[in-house]
Amino acid sequence: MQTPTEYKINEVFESIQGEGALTGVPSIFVRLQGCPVGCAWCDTKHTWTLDEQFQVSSEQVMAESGESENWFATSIEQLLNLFDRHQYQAKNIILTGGEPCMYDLRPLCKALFDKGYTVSVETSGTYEIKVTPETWVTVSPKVDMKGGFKVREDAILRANEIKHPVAMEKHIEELENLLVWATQIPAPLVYLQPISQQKRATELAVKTCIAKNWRLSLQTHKFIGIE
Ligand SMILES: C[S@@+](CC[C@H](N)C(=O)[O-])C[C@H]1O[C@@H](n2cnc3c(N)ncnc32)[C@H](O)[C@@H]1O
Ligand SMILES: Nc1nc2[nH]cc(C(=O)O)c2c(=O)[nH]1
Ligand code: SF4
Ligand SMILES: [Mg+2]
Repeated sequence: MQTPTEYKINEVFESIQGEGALTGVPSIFVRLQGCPVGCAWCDTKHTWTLDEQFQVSSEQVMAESGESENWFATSIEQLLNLFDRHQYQAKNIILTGGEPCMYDLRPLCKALFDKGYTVSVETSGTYEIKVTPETWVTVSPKVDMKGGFKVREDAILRANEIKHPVAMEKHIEELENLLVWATQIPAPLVYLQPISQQKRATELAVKTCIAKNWRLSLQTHKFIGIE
């Protein structure tokens, strides 16, 4: 018998999309465990490890508050049951991480669409993006990472939106170089997101968005203190 698809999950919670084009959309967040990319400023470093010593039950993960390296393994059916048990109301699912595209997300996206959800994925674009065609794809491109990780050309071409965290001029130059590839029609939306709400990063993002007619993405959930 074929093993059913299994996903490793750091947390599941219901909130409001705080970033990018879908800001404001009530969503169920599914944060997949594992990321080897290593961004110095990553705000979810607790999701990086896939060490089995941190594997616990879904009940334990759901009972935790705050950031934890603990994760649980789940089938799609168990995940849908968990949504029901928690009586989630949101109609949009955000698959994030960690790096969700370390996983083949197609069976999960399909099951979610069949249940009537819309689906978004947040990815660094460093892995092949295995999602269904209806899925909204946000690529937050990572360039020249230690360990050789970098955004793939096919990820830029699949992106519905590109959301680039910025703090320095070099981040703007990186993005300009990447957008040379972005020949798809319609072109992806382009957002700058200040790193860690820093004042200087925000000023740089505002100035550059105006000059280049790009959009500003603030991590609005952090400003209002929600998850
Ligand atoms: C935590 S990542 C998870 C998904 C995927 N690994 C990625 O990088 O897109 C979700 C989003 O948060 C952004 N992000 C992470 N840390 C940030 C920070 N300190 N300030 C601003 N954005 C950040 C990422 O670039 C990405 O757009
Ligand atoms: N409210 C809220 N919106 C988000 N958009 C992307 C997030 C992420 O961590 O991927 C995130 C998150 O963690 N919380
Ligand atoms: S790719 Fe995403 S999860 Fe991984 S380190 Fe970078 S921001 Fe964090
Ligand atoms: Mg976040």
